[in-house]
Amino acid sequence: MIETRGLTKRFGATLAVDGLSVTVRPGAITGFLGPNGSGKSTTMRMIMGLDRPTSGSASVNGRPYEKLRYPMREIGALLDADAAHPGRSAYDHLLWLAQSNGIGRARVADVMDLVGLSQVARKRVGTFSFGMRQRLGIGAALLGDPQVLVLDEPMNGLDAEGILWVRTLMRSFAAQGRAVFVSSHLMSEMEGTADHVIVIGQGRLIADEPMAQFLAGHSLGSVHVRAPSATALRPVLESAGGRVREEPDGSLTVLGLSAPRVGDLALTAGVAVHELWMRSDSLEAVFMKLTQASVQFRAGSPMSTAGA
Ligand SMILES: Nc1ncnc2c1ncn2[C@@H]1O[C@H](COP(=O)(O)OP(=O)(O)OP(=O)(O)O)[C@@H](O)[C@H]1O
Repeated sequence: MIETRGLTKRFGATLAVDGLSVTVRPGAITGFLGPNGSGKSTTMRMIMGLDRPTSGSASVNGRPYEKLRYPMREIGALLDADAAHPGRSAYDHLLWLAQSNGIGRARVADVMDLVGLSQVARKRVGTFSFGMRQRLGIGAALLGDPQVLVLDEPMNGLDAEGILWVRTLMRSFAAQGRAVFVSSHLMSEMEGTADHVIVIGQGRLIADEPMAQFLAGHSLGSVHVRAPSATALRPVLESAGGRVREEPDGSLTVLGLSAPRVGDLALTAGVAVHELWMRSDSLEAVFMKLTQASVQFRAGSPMSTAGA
């Protein structure tokens, strides 16, 4: 379990993390989302004792990171894939970390195997691709077989097989009752993987709730309806206050009316309905809506550049 209480970090004039109080619970994957520069990495670094909070605190299993006797046995983290010395072999990198935490050689070999790097264990890290370094970083996080895993953008640089592997790893960790705290900008990945979501913007908490509740609660939602006489149904829905869009496949997307209301209106109008369901917004749509105000770095429109 990770707990932060009023966690705050200031870098000169920049308030990177602003009074963050959250709990990352065991038995779940907690997705940590926020626009670029919103303070996710800084929060994770403070949890791992790598940045000192300006005020507030972070604890791992009830104690600050510095007070953990063998930290890697309690919490493992991937924060920076380039943390390994380029001149060292992958095996030596993990062995060095293992020895600093009283972990035996057998575990190093097991982890090399687990992250799929056994065949290149003796090669220098400097010759690795970004994805291979990312795998090595995840290996380092797993070394101590910890109860808590902190992963900053773990899918970065991984191929399809690697992404599937990380997803499966996180799920099995959570299923074993461990805590997984993972930051990612891959919204569709997080939507399908995270059980809980913590969203920050400019260092401040925006949302902290189960994924399903987050999607349902912040989603405007729309109703999908397919009817053989869509042209007859459309004015009925519009006169009841619905905003209706006809899709290229002939189905209708309705905003402003619930699915039961659409069904009732169709029945009253004597229009047959073949498909009817409520569609929640995607995590990406909800995330964009909630974080609009706190986005610091916004790209210009490619159209305006082309047209200039
Ligand atoms: N060592 C540092 N010195 C000065 N400013 C820093 C330092 N580390 C982070 N910052 C600033 O703190 C803010 C938060 O940065 P952080 O890297 O935590 O954001 P992030 O949410 O992880 O971003 P991204 O999604 O782009 O990785 C940014 O404004 C960043 O420039």
